[in-house]
Amino acid sequence: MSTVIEARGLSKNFGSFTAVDNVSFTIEENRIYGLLGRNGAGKTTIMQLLTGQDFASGGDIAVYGQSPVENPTVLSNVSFIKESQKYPDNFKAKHVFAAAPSFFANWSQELADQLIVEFRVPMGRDIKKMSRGQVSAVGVILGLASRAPITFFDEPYLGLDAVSRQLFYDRLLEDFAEHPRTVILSTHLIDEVSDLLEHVILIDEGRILLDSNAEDLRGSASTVVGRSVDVAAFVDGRDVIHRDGIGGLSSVTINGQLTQAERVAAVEAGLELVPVSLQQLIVRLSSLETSEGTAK
Ligand SMILES: Nc1ncnc2c1ncn2[C@@H]1O[C@H](COP(=O)(O)OP(=O)(O)OP(=O)(O)O)[C@@H](O)[C@H]1O
Repeated sequence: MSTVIEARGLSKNFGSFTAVDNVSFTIEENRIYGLLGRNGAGKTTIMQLLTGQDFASGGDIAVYGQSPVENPTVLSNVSFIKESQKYPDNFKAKHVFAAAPSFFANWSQELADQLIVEFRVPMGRDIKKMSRGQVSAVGVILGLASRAPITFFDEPYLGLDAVSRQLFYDRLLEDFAEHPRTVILSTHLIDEVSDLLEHVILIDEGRILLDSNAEDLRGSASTVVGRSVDVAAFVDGRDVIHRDGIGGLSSVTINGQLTQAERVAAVEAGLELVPVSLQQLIVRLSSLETSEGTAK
């Protein structure tokens, strides 16, 4: 597997505020990445730096081994779909799709035509007059039909209803299977995309909190529920990421895989082990960081 993006010591300051703080990571070819994190974590800023739309304050970015800034070779391989996409005044959807082939070398008109019908895009309506979900659908279609070797989706589906979001996930997976490419998806709907993601990068306050294969994360944490004294004995010495309790009962989330013997021991101690979803794990890790940060 080859590396398509490498960021080393990447930083971005806005005045005295540090939005991206010395982050390093790599993006491998033909995988689907989730760039996750709370509001203001720095996800959009990182995407803007990787796509050459903004200058870094420090560090290096290599996309196919080159800086993305004002680099037509790099940019012709990248599509960046964002919620806040601006279109020229008086542009209708049909104008956007007529212009798209000249921007994207791998553009699939066939896929675009299919998606325009499936997402019910009103082609003759001014973009300015379209609903928020319809504008999002235009972006999603551009991103999918571009078949760009590296596609960034920055929360692409604000306003899209559940049916359209599912359509997006389904078509993304189908087209990805036939035309593998690198996809970097930023989203808050972690449960919805959980099965789609192959790798997760979790950002918090401009830093990387987690950079891990999604498969390793699934089942990597468990919540232990039972009598407080038994739970306390079981989790002793483990990496505890969350504690809840009421009366004599506790619910404690621990990070790290459990062996079969440990699972048996838990059951024998009258404890229940509840798997932690990717979304719960992300929430736990992000809030853990906040409470530790506050305590400092
Ligand atoms: N041009 C700017 N000037 C000053 N601060 C900025 C600027 N752009 C972004 N920021 C700040 O940098 C931080 C990171 O913003 P960014 O948009 O990257 O977050 P995000 O992770 O994409 O958040 P969200 O999930 O809410 O979209 C935020 O605190 C934001 O207020």
